[in-house]
Parts: sequence; C-alpha cells; structure tokens
Amino acid sequence: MKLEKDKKIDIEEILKDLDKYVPRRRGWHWREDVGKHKIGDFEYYQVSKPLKNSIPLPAAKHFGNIDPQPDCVITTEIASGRFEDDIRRMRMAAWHGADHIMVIRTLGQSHFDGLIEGTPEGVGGVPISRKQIRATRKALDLIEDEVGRPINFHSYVSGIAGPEVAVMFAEEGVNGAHQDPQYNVLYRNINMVRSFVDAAVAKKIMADANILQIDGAHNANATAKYGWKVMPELLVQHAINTLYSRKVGMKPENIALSTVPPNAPPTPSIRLDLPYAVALRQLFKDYKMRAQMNTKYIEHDTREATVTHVLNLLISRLTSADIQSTITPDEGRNVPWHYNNINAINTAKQALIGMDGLKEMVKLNFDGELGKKVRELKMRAILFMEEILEVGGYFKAVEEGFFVDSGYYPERNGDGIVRTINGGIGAGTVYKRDKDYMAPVCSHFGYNNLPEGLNKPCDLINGCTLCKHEKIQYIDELDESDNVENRLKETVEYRKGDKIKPEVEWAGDGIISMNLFLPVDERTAEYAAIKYAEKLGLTDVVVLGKLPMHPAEGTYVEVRGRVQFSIDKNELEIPPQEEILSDEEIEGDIKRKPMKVVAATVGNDEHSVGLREILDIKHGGIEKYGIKFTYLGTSCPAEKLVDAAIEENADAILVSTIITHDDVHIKNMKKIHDFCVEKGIRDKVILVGGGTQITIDLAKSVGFDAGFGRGTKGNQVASFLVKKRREKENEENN
Ligand SMILES: Cc1ncc(COP(=O)(O)O)c(/C=N/CC[C@H](N)C(=O)O)c1O
Repeated sequence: MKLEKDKKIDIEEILKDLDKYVPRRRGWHWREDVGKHKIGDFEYYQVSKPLKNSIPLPAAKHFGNIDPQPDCVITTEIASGRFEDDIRRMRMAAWHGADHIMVIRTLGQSHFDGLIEGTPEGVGGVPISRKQIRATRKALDLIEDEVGRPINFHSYVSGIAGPEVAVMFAEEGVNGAHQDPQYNVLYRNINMVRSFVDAAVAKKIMADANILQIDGAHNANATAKYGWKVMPELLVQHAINTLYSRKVGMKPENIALSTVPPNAPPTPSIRLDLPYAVALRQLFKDYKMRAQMNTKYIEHDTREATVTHVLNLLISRLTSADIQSTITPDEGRNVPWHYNNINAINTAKQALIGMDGLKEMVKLNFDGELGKKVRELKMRAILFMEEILEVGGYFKAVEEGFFVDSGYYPERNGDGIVRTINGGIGAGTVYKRDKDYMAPVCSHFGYNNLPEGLNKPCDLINGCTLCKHEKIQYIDELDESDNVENRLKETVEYRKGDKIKPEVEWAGDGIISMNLFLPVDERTAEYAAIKYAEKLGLTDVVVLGKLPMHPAEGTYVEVRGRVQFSIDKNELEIPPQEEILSDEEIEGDIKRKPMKVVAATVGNDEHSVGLREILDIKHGGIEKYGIKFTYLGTSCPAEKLVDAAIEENADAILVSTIITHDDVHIKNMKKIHDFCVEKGIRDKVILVGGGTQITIDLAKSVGFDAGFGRGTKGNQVASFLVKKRREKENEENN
C-alpha cells in the first residue's frame, strides 16, 4: 500500500491482515544531521534532511516555499480515544514536520494488571492494545514513506503491567516509551518495591529492543504547587532513573531526560528556567535531552500558551534539545484538536528554524547570575541526594515525603507525596526467585537458572516471541460492540462518502468554534456568547475562554458548539480553477502584440510590496513576460491613475489596495471603474484589482474584470491579462 497525497488514508485497508503485520524495524530514529546547509537563498546550521512531502510555514511562500527541518526530533501527542481518527491526525502532523508520535494511554491504564486486547474506545487517551499498536505502526510506515522520513511511535511503559507492556512494545516495534518507576510510585500509587523490580525487567526488555526511554521527572513540576521550587528535585529524579537504567544495561544514547522549563510569564521565566536547563545538561552530558513544552499554566488562551512555548524553545536553542516535544496550545481546554496539534508542531518548527544557529551569535554569560544559579541548583540537588542516603535510601525518603514537596530544597513545606513501602497497588506481590527458577526467554533481567551451553535462552522452546514474531498470539477483538469496526461504520459517510462535516478530533463530530467580541462585562458576555451560538443553531455550546478587554467596555469570548448538519459535496458550486498559461505562451503572446499597463496603490494607501512583486522582473512579475508598465507609486488618486491609462494608451490598469477600513478599498476600486466609464475607456481597458482582502467576487461586484488576493504571483496576473486580451480581440473580430 502506498499513500497518494490527494487521497485520504484508508483506515479499513489498514485494519486488514493485522494478524500478519510485522514491524519493519526496531529502535529509535534520529534525524540525519546535514551540517551547515543551504536551503533556498539561506544558510542553516541546525537542520536535518528535508522531507519529500510537507506543508511549509505560511510565510514560506515569500521565500521560495522552502520548508527547512530542524535538527531535533519533533514530537506530537495524539490520543483522542479513537486511534482510527488519530491516524489521520498523525498524517497531518507528519506533513507539518513531526517525526515522533506519542500516544497517551487511556485514563489510568497504569492500574490495569494486564494487557488490553482489541480496540475499545478510550477515555482521555487510547487503550494501548496490540491491535491498536499494529494498526498505528502500519499506518506510520505508510506515512513515513509519504513524507520521506522515519517516524518514531511512542507510548508508555508504566503501571502494574509494565513488564508485559514492555514485551508487547518490543514485539511490535514501538520505538520509544516513557519508563520511570518514580512515576508509578508518586503519581499512580503503585507499590515502590513492585515498581522498581518491574522497572528493571521492563528496562532490560526496552534496552534489548533498542527502545528509546523518556523519564518522568517533568511530572514533578507539573504536579508541584510551585513548579519553580522543585528544580533541585528534578535533577535528583533524573539521576535516580538514569543510573537505575544504566545499571540494568540501557545505553546512554537511549536514555532521554524529560525536561520542561518549570515557569511561564508573568514570572521572569527565562531567568528562572535557564539555570536549571544549563545545570541539567552539564550534569547529564552523556544523555539525550527531551525538551518538552510547559503544559502546567495553559488555560484557555491559546495565544498565551504559544508565547510560553516559544520561550521554552528559546531555552532549547540556548542549551540543547535532541527531541523537542510539543504541547497543543488548547490542551488546557479541550482534548487537543487536530489543528492545535499542528499549531504546536508549527510553533516548534518556526521558532527552532527562526533561532537556527543562535549560539553562533549569542553566548551564555556564566560570570553573573547564571553561573551562580547553576552552581546553586547543583549543590541543592547534591544535598538532596545526600539526605536521601542519610535517611536510609530512596524508599525511606519517599515514605518521608521528600518528593514533590513545594519547598525549595532544603526548605521543606511538608506537602510532599508520601507513599509507604508496604502500601500502594501491588504491595506484597514481589517474590524472590527460587534457586531453580528458569525462564527460557531472551531479554530477561536478573537471576535465571539456565542450563549450560545454550546459544540463546529461547532455544529451549524453539524461539521466544522476541526472536520469532510468528509465535505471538494475536487477538483481534474481545468486545463485539466496543470496537473500531463498529465505530468506522458510524463515520464512513464522512470519511469515504460525499458528506462533509466539521470535526476537531473525531470524524463527524461536528464541533466548530467561534470567537466574538461583545461590548459588555465578562459575565454578561459569557451568557450572550452562548445565546449567539445557540441562535446560530449550535448545540452542546461550551465557552472555551474569555478575555476581558476592559471590565466594562467589552470581552473577547471563544465558544465551541456542534453543528447539526453536514454538506453534500455535490451541492457545492466550486468555480473551475483558473488555468494559468505557461511562461512560453505568455511571452509568445506579448511578443505577438506588446502590452502596456499602468499600476498604482490607490487612495491613501502606502503599501507597495505586494504590487511590486506582481510588477518587477525580480520577483517573477509581469515585466518578466515583456509586459511594459508605468508604476505611479502609492497613495495614487483614482482619477490620476485613469488619466495615466489614457495618456499611455494602456491595455490594463492594475490597482493595489490593502487598507479596508470603512471599505475604502471597495470605494476606490468603484471610483476607478466609474472614471473609466465616464472617460469612455472602460471597454478598452482591462481592470484588475489586487490586495490581501481582494477576491474575484469582490472585484467583479465593483465592475472590475479580475481580483487577486494574498499570495498571488506575477504569472497568474500575466496569464489573466493575456487571456482577457484574447477574449476582447475575439469579441472585436466577431
Ligand atoms: C513517566 C511516565 N510514565 C507513564 C505515563 C503515563 O501513564 P498512564 O498511561 O498511566 O497515564 C506518563 C505520562 N506522562 C504524560 C506525558 C507527558 N505529556 C509528556 O509529554 O511526557 C509518564 O510521564
């Protein structure tokens, strides 16, 4: 199967023969570093191999549509509960530059004491099951071929079924996983002895399957009352999981430390977070850095979240990031929506590329506050570890509430997370292996009473599932109602039929959002906004966010709601795409019969860049095709432009107008049309309007022959002029 860019991915096709699917590779893919590299007109220092297919940033149209890819892996987290819908979003994400797809598991899967089978719908995440992983990995194989870059698939090895999940991930070619026993203990209240014993087993399996590990330190600043106060503890948590992982046999290059800058404005967040980011990288220089954006302070304002994320990216560029993970700016208010995953990826791509090579020009100054703070954080972390030893080790320290205390260590507020060594889920379930304990499987941690002379442990059973994929017992579905096949039947008309329905996370969910400004106080605005949405026919209306512009003058409100109808593609009247003549044909016609135009930005409008791009040879403007033009500059009165057209015996008038206040753009275009009629040249001259707010319909509504909007290129205008002149010549000849 191969994806075609003008066809949707066929989920039903993906689901076929999953029992035969074998992952194409094991292990993590780092982007190929291409060193200093020229892309378009520009030199880059921190980029990786470009993609075969991608969607560049909006502004790329001004720079030859280049789409430079940052040096680090970029993550997006997608887990709406329906993996079949998430697969489509993964494809969108890959086209925007993500090559690390993380799937959060259904709520509290850490408490499941076994593997889930089939494809039940999840809540706040996807039930990670073998079938769901195979379908997703199989889809990602197609998607990575389509964009031309391997994609890492990632989920979580935690909870009381941790080792089983690790085995399943190793069998199914999962490329990355979170694994940190401290997460079990602190955030899922799973017995600490069980957690660390399981972690050793799980890490061994991950190490042998070359699965990249991400730790869970970031959960401390996400959970702590004061994120900025747990920085010493974060260093300690990284140290514990890193050393434990090394002891089990993980390679340093497969150990990624998950680091989130703990603060956000209105704190002086760079001055607070940069020392921690530097200290971390100095202490753990042999390991990979997985920088993650901050999710803790995200509420409703996606703009605010995005700025915080750009500050997080500044930290990444001032220090280092091997993986840059992204958080959707709407995470504080929705189960992330399609376009907000993409927004987050683009925030990372745009900021990292914009700060390409920053350290060639900006050096960190360790002589002042930064150097002092870095040292102080390290000292606090070392004292923290010494005190752990003093009280009798990690388990004792957890029992004494050392962790996620909101004090700035050694300050203590006594509100740390306390767990007891004999408490929590799975307590008392760890048994010492008997002397004759023997497990005939590879990738086994710890004592194993294997017979002498074995080539591989699993030779005893003619191969284990890690060595012989065909030995895996694949279970398709366990629940005849809660499964992907039934869900797909509900949405087929929106995925494969002619029905179009808006969606934000699931096919056919019908959700849209709208933003409005209401000139009343916040509370009134909230209820008025709901009323507006309801009167527009939306149901399940929810206010996503409110931003007071002034206590009395007004409030900006965002609401979402569900539309009740779909649109049939066949009902749409889509005008035929304007066919653009080839350069040769345009040049040939101008050679046959020279053309002259007059052009200006009219009214009191000083914008000239757009029109110059359409005119000048340098930007591929109409001059390139031999069309002669007289440019009358900016703020040109309408009548002066028409008089110039008469004087020059011009074939066309090109009018640029950007400012739209009080519809001044429409008024000026109408004036030009009327002057042409008044002066008797309307039938002779072609009228073309252009500007960011100009559309062909708007132009025609004021008597123009054509209108060109944002992003128009010279060849489009030249092609139109040639075709229109031919039309007029034909009319004259008939
Ligand atoms: C070390 C660790 N283990 C397991 C889980 C997940 O555990 P459940 O499946 O029980 O929810 C997590 C979760 N972190 C959230 C991802 C975050 N948004 C991130 O980008 O890292 C974790 O950090």
